[in-house]
Amino acid sequence: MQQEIHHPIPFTNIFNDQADEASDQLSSLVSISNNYHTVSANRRTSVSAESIVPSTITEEAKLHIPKSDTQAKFIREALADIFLFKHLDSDQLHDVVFAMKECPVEAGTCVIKQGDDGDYFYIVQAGRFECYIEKGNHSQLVAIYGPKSSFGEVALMYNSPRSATITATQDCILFALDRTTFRSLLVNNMAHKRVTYETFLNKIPFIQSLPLNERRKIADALEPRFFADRETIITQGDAGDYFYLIVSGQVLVTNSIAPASEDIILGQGQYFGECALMDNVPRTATVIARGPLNCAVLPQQGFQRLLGPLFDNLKKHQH
Ligand SMILES: Nc1ncnc2c1ncn2[C@@H]1O[C@@H]2COP(=O)(O)O[C@H]2[C@H]1O
Repeated sequence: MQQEIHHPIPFTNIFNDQADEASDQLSSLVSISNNYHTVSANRRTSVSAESIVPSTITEEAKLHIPKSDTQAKFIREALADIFLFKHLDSDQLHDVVFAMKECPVEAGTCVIKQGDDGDYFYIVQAGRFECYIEKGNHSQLVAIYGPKSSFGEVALMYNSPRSATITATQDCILFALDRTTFRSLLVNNMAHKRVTYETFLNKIPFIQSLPLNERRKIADALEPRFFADRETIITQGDAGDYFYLIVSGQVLVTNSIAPASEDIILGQGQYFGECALMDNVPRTATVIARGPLNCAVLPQQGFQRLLGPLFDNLKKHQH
C-alpha cells in the first residue's frame, strides 16, 4: 500500500556545493548538521571525486578524525556486516573507520533526498530513519534503518542520483563517510568483483534481459560463498536470507514433505533460494552441496531491490 509522507520540515540539502576536498566536505558536514534549517538547498552540479583514480589517494589527503575506542569498535562491527566492505584489508578498514565523522541529526531531518547528487555514505550509530521511494505525489516506505544499518551507497557507487529519500524519525547520530574516501577505497574492489561476475551473469537466462547497467549492479552486489561436499546450504522451514546462483558445482534440492522422486539436482548457472524471498515464506526445501560448490549470493535486501522487477520472469524459470 502506498502512503503519503509529509516532511516535518521543508527539505534542505544538508550539505553545500563548495567543498570539493574531502576535508572541506566533512567540516561542512559538522557545522551544517547542527544547523540544517538554514542551509542553502542548492544541489551540487559537479562532483570532483568522480574522476578519482582509486589507488591514488595520498597519505596526506587521507582524513584522520580521532575516535574513542568505543566509536572505532562500533564502526568496525557495523562494517563487518556490510558486504561492500568485506573485501577490504585491515589498513583499508582502518582508513574507513578514521575517515568517518560523527554527525548528530535532529528528528525530522531529511538526510538524503531522492534525485540529489550523492555526497556521503552513512552508518546509523543511534536512532531510526525511514527510507521512502517517491513516485509522483506518493511515497512508499521501503526500509527502516536502526543502529548499525547503513545507507547512501548506491549514488556513490554508480555516480547516479539518490534513489530514495531518507528521513530521521527521532533524534539520531550518524557516522558519515565522504564520497572521495568511499570511492577511493571501494571502486577498485568493485571493479575486480564486477569483472569476475559479469561474464557469468550474462549467461543466465532471466538476467540476460536486463540492461547492462542493471546487470552490473547485480554483479557488484553479489558475494562469493563456498561450500564443502554434503554441506547443508538451506534447511527447509528456516527463514529466507540469501538468494544463491551456482557459479560451479551442483546441489541437491530435497523436500521432506514431497516423495524422494521429487528431489532435483541443479548445476552451473542455475539458482535456488528465491521462493522464500519472493513470497516471504519459510524455506520450502533443503539444499545440500553435491561436491565442492561455488555460489554467488545476494542478500535479501539486494535481491528485492535488484531482482524485484524480474520476479515474474523468475517464477516462469522456476525449477
Ligand atoms: N528499495 C530499497 N530498500 C532499501 N534501501 C534502499 C532502497 N532503495 C534505496 N535504498 C537506500 O536508500 C539510499 C538513497 O541514497 P542512495 O541511492 O545513495 O542509496 C540508497 C540505498 O542505500
